[in-house]
Amino acid sequence: MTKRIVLSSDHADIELRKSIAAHVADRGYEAIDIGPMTSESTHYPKHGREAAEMIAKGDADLGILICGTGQGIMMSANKVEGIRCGVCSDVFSAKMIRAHNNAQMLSMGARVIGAGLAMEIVDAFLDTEFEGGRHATRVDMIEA
Ligand SMILES: O=C(CO)[C@H](O)[C@H](O)COP(=O)(O)O
Repeated sequence: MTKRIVLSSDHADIELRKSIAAHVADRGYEAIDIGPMTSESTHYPKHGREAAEMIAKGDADLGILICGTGQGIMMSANKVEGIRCGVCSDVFSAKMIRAHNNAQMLSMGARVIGAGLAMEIVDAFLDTEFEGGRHATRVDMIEA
């Protein structure tokens, strides 16, 4: 089945989010871009929660979030039960949040990294599978 990727952001860079959504769709995923669609100032907790809840409800498989630093929207997503979201500014961390932490969500800071690196980080996140084993024990501990 085609993996569904939910994308959301605040006003920090909606164009980056739209570019990532197009990139994800080009790669054959179903991109579910839940906005916002204008650059009017908004509140990242709402957008992080909305995207995370879609995953928690089974309406999306993975998620990508953008705010200025990636931090606030990540914190908001992680308040939703069962959601594991990490902020990444490098490719290695993007691989590891999938391989070791089984994160369903990636967050990035549009005021921290450029669009080129953001796309590489997205690819690393999407291309890496959870390794399970000892890491599953630890992820279970987070959930407990
Ligand atoms: O990075 C963020 C949260 O972690 C926000 O994007 C940032 O705080 C928004 O700031 P402003 O309202 O000044 O554009």
